[in-house]
Amino acid sequence: MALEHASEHIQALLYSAYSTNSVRAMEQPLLERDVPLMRMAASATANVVLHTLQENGWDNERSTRIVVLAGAGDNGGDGLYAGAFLAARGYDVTAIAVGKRLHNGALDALCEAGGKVLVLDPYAQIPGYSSGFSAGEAGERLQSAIEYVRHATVVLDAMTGIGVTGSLHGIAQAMATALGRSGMPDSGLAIPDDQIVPHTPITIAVDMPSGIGVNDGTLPGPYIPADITIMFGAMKPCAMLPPACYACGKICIVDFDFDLMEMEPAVEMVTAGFASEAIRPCRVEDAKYSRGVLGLVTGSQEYPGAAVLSTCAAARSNIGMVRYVGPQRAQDLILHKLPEAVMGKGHVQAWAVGSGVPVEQDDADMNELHEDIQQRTITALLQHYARTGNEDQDARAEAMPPIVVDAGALDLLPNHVTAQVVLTPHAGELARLLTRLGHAMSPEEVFARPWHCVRLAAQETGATVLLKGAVTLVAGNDGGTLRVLAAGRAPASLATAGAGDVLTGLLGALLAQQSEQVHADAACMPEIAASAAYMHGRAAALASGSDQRGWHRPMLYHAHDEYPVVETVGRPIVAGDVVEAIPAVFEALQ
Ligand SMILES: NC(=O)C1=CN([C@@H]2O[C@H](COP(=O)(O)OP(=O)(O)OC[C@H]3O[C@@H](n4cnc5c(N)ncnc54)[C@H](O)[C@@H]3O)[C@@H](O)[C@H]2O)[C@@H](O)CC1
Ligand SMILES: Nc1ncnc2c1ncn2[C@@H]1O[C@H](COP(=O)(O)OP(=O)(O)O)[C@@H](O)[C@H]1O
Repeated sequence: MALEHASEHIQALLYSAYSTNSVRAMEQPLLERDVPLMRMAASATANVVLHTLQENGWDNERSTRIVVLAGAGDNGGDGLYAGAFLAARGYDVTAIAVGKRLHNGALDALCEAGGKVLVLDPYAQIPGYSSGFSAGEAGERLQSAIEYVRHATVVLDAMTGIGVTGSLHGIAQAMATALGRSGMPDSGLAIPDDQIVPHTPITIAVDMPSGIGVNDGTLPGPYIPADITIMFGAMKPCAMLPPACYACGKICIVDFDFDLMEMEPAVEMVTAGFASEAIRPCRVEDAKYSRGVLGLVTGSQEYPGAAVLSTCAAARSNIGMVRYVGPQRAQDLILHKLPEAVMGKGHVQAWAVGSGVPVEQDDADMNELHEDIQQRTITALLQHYARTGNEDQDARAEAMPPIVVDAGALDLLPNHVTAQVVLTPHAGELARLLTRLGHAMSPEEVFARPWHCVRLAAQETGATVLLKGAVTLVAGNDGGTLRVLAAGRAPASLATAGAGDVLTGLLGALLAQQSEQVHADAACMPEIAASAAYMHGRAAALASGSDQRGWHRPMLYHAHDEYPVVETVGRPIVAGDVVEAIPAVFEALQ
């Protein structure tokens, strides 16, 4: 039992992220017992710095310049104590005070160990350091501090911690503007680790990089991207949510033995074990109908390839049969590739609609498109999922089979639907959907605030919403609360035409094989959707032979653990290669 608990605790450390309120609640009992959390954080930070220096062969203490960007809060205290530890080992350590105060005990420790302090704020009240200097001198101090940091070996970013909301201001903002980035991130080249050119300074963030949105994963203003982020006690949502997760670099978790099992995570990253739950194992007495039948209304005259990709992906995803409804040209192409497919309507356990179906046009073509038989079929089907407030109608809607709604079908979705519906937009399609629902949004805004947008769409429509990306986010109802799951298993080479159509088929097939579970409790929809995204990403990794992923698990400090290594980014792929790799993923997960 104890072992099981320990392994669940480690799983939660590595794959769950907790809001700052939850972290504070978990911290409280330890603080009440006088557990020296700050000392523990500082000692871990110093050891990570030492390890990084050793790894890079920078073992000359005197010529190694370590800078601590120290804020006024506890986070600054962690950084200063870590600086004290390193100064005592003979390193050249300078703390740059960006606020009006410094943690007193930590400042004393740093000074006693031989560390230096540079104060930037003329209104600072830091014992032993004069302030009240002129605005001109403040500007000069800031400039020389920025130059000093640029020539450092290691920068410990301890300016702000989890208490900060919104964008940085004052001197911290000026530092981040000069040393970091603003706006959208550069997630870095998807290349093997041994091709990454070493650089200085190496930036190590204490608990979180300054300037990023800790709970919502946004980049609200200037921020300092980290090469390594040391997170204490638990991962925060910014470690998993794009775009902020790209600013965290490699993540190292320091276990404080928080009671993680008692707390609801804010975001959960899908693992192999989690995804395997979505697979229905074959039973001895199975018939093709009991294994699940998926109906697809995908493809069009314009995009018949999407019909082929979605249908072939579904057929390889552990179900008994696929039924296809669509234009003759698409039928011919499907049968050529997949003679097992059955054409025309019939009984199904789940539906997948919309991939390769053109979107509604705002111009004169609209009438013509309304005539499109695919769109009419999808519109009629989706009406059965509408929530109207009428009890009988809603009960009938809840009895419908689960359905995946992708691409062109998103435009045909009723505003309020039942929980059996899962939407699979990319950022462009989600922006379009939210705009139609009265929340005007551009694709760029969705990229900048994916966590907000995916939750908003789930709240507004009542559906589970899967927002595709390097880290795919899923939001859906879980017994009255909104649950957010993430899947970051895909290599960037999955960003190729038709990959989304493959996901539609794979997800539809998982829903068909789990339709009984969905009928018993539709709260499993987000789990199945996120599992599909994981399996889709893993199939792409297999097809391309790539170790690269949208998200890599953190390293556990002091557990003889190491950061995951990207040895190869593999071969380029087409969406059809992902289809071929799907059965091997089922084999690996079962
Ligand atoms: N072989 C085929 O038959 C293929 C069919 N496809 C189908 O083609 C239709 C149209 O596809 P698209 O939506 O890519 O059409 P577009 O490429 O026309 O994109 C529509 C809008 O969304 C934006 N957008 C596209 N991809 C985005 C992303 N990943 N993130 C943010 N914004 C994005 C674009 O800038 C554009 O404004 C869909 O029905 C799709 O299923 C595609 O999957 C490609 C392959
Ligand atoms: N940078 C990336 N890294 C990993 N996967 C990605 C990346 N960008 C996109 N993807 C994945 O590629 C797929 C693209 O789907 P979509 O945008 O619908 O394309 P299409 O419409 O051409 O099929 C999604 O599953 C998405 O999660």
